[in-house]
Amino acid sequence: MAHLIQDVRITPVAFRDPPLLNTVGVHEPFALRAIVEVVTDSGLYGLGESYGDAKHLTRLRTAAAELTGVDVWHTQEIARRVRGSLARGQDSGAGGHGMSGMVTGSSTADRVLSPFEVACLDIQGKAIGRPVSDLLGGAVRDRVDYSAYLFYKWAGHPGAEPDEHGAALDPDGLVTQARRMVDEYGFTAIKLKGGVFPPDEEIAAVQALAKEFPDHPLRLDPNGAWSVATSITVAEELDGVLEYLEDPTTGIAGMARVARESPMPLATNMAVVAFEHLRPAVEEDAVQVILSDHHFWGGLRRSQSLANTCDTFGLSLSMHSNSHLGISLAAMTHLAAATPNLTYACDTHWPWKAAADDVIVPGALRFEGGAVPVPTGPGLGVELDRDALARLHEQFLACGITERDDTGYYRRTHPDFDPTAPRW
Ligand SMILES: O=C([O-])[C@@H](O)[C@@H](O)[C@H](O)[C@@H](O)C(=O)[O-]
Ligand SMILES: [Mg+2]
Repeated sequence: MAHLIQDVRITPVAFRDPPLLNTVGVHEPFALRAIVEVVTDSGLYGLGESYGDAKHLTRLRTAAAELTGVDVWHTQEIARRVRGSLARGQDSGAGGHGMSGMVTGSSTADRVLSPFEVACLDIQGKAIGRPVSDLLGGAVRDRVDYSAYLFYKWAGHPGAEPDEHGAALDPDGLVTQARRMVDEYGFTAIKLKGGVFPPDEEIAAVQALAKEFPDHPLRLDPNGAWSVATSITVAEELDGVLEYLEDPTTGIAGMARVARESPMPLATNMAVVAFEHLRPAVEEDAVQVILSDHHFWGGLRRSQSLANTCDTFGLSLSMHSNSHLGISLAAMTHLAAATPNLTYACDTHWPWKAAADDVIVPGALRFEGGAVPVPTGPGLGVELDRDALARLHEQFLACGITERDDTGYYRRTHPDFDPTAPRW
């Protein structure tokens, strides 16, 4: 039976975010997302979640206007219409990628397509009474491991009271943060967002974490903040301590130079972010682990194409995250469950979000032993909480943020801050 798209609603929302530091600045008090609802003539609805930056919202709305009448089973046609909408708008593809000042060359069309594809898969699953993981080939694991994602952070936003997480500006602060996160969620792997302090301080922090958590695989990700020479020095210092080093420097050529000397695998969600980057990365042996992310790789099925390509060329697979809500966590979990070679614990910003700040009906997703059990109900297995959606939309309108701008926010208190890479 056909399920024809009758309506597509796009609702920007904002949720509270702590002052998490990264190499381009600090998170603002609110993170933005776009909630996509696809409604069919058969009375079903499907959900997608994406970036909430103004340019991206415009692209989502332009594409959404072209999807009426398409059968949700025809995701190729949806992809064709999304590409057409961008081409007709003569969109340069610049901006709106929700990653602040991070280098990104991901495909605009894939970023726009992703939430519509996820929403269509949600509807397909609901139509036949099967979980999205079944549409992706079936879950090969019934729970998906995530890592504890540590950030250096201020005690609170400037001018506000300290938040419940407290400050983390040195090794002791990070060990305390990790202990709380591991105790609360049961995580069995730990990632530190670096690129904030000089490399020696971050090496000391990783060593402190290794001492406190000897059985937890560790990762460090400075988002390309280091030169090739600095990257090699850090890699040598952390030999035997890190399971992988993520984006020490920028670009495929730079990563290739580091990879030749690095004792541990290099991972990336910055140098290889679109299909066109795979060939040069493989030819130069620049990276050993790709962090997939369905939000910019074009949805769940294109992420599985990425997984197959990685398998073919002997690359390993992990998963990247930005600040996100429950629809994304559900989609990430179905994808990871149905991707056999996604064997690393996935990233998630989830612990940084207040439990009350979400658009899904509570209870569908939970962490047990650092993992999320894969939802088994039809579709994504999560339902929209319309009151919560309205509340987070009001928050979006009131917060005054329309583009993620970690650098601009940091400069309010540190006017001379220069995030140009390499910083060290
Ligand atoms: O949330 C952040 O500040 C992260 O730095 C994020 O923007 C990155 O995209 C990401 O987590 C990463 O792994 O590079
Ligand atoms: Mg990264």
